[in-house]
Amino acid sequence: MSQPLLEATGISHSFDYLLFSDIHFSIASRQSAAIVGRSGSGKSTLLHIFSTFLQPNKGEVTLLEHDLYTLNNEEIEALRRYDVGIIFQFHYLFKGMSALENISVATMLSGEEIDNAILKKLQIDHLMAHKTSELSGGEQQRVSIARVLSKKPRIIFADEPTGNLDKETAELVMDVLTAYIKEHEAALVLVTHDETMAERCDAVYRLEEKMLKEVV
Ligand SMILES: Nc1ncnc2c1ncn2[C@@H]1O[C@H](COP(=O)(O)OP(=O)(O)OP(=O)(O)O)[C@@H](O)[C@H]1O
Repeated sequence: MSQPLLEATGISHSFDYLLFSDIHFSIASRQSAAIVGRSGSGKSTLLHIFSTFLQPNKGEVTLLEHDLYTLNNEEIEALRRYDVGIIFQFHYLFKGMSALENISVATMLSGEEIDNAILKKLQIDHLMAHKTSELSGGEQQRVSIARVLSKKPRIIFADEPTGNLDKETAELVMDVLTAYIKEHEAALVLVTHDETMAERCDAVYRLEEKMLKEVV
């Protein structure tokens, strides 16, 4: 098996109370993993820890060969800009700009070209001239996914990316994400409540009783 893109060891974290402890997780290129679990179990918190946004109380995260929480702000910023793709359920598009301008901001920062094939696959290529405020919620969500994929990340963290999409569009988004990681030797870590989406991943983990267990 190739070197993991992400490896987390002995992760524990508390806010007012202990959320989880001694979590171990790794993912290699071309692989997808879903994290499921009850509301409040700590899935999003774990994703934040894996993806540069939250230093855990205990444990180590190696992301793309960097010992994550020893990096300085500039190094973290570079990882986020070039290599790490973050998709949230609620996208953060610039409302006054067109869909194309929104995607161009990301590609300009990362030095990549806009990938028309991704726009076509997400069925938003005909919407590029529209202001994002004129698009439906599902269209805006797909623009935000295109924006993330266009910068060609090596690993994608997605928190409920299909949460507000109809089933057909959700399947389309999963098709695009799973094809992307195979084509670009990337990896996908997905947090979801949707068992159907979780089952489309190579591995499924459940966060419960403060532990992360692979679901057989
Ligand atoms: N920054 C924070 N400060 C204090 N408590 C927090 C913070 N972030 C999350 N929590 C608490 O940690 C717990 C886990 O939250 P988290 O969002 O990780 O759960 P989740 O499993 O993703 O939930 P859901 O499925 O509802 O999105 C919750 O009780 C939440 O209130």
